[in-house]
Amino acid sequence: MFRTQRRIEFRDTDAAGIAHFSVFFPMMEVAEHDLIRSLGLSVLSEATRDRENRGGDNPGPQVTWPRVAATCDYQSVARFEDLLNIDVTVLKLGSSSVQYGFRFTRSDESASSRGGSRPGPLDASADREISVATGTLTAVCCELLPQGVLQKTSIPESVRNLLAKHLSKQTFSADPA
Ligand SMILES: CC(C)(COP(=O)(O)OP(=O)(O)OC[C@H]1O[C@@H](n2cnc3c(N)ncnc32)[C@H](O)[C@@H]1OP(=O)(O)O)[C@@H](O)C(=O)NCCC(=O)NCCSC(=O)c1cc(O)c2ccccc2c1O
Repeated sequence: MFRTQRRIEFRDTDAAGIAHFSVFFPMMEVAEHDLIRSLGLSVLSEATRDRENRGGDNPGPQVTWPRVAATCDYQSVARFEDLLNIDVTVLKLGSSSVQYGFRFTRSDESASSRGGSRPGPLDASADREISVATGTLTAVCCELLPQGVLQKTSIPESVRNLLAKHLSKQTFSADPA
């Protein structure tokens, strides 16, 4: 299981003072990018970056990963300054597609930083994690053809093998675990 963290910023909150539902999508995207970098891969393939930097003179295949589906279910609120844990797994590795699963949690400690007393070292609640949201993103491995046309292609074997390390059967449903 890969874990990264994001803090809820002031701009992420709505008039009710809670994190807006939409902010979970960019957080999932960034968490996925963190996972990809942790595997030693680039979020944007070298060939794609070269083409953008050098005006299209790179002959290699331009591989990119557009998203075809995104879901999120919300179990409890997150507020300004809450530090969220984001667990990322690979739920499904298809021929061209990869579905990532995300679980957002916060600890009771983040709640105490809003004014309550900090939990002591023997306080069991310090380790307790509260489920905030669960979600999925599905990306498809594509070649970027001239004029920006996307054409699905098989996930390269080297990438598949790295992503397979994070395959998990864990379900990411709306039901609190
Ligand atoms: C991407 C497409 C060109 C694919 O079209 P095609 O017709 O070839 O697709 P298929 O129907 O055959 O499906 C291929 C593959 O995907 C699975 N799949 C399709 N739809 C879904 C779905 N709704 N839910 C789950 N899975 C789905 C299907 O089962 C197949 O799986 P296999 O494994 O069996 O092959 C075409 O769909 C297209 O052009 N879509 C629009 C894409 C788009 O504009 N997306 C939004 C912007 S992309 C983006 O935001 C983005 C974000 C990033 O963070 C990136 C990071 C790095 C690189 C790129 C990024 C990026 O583009």
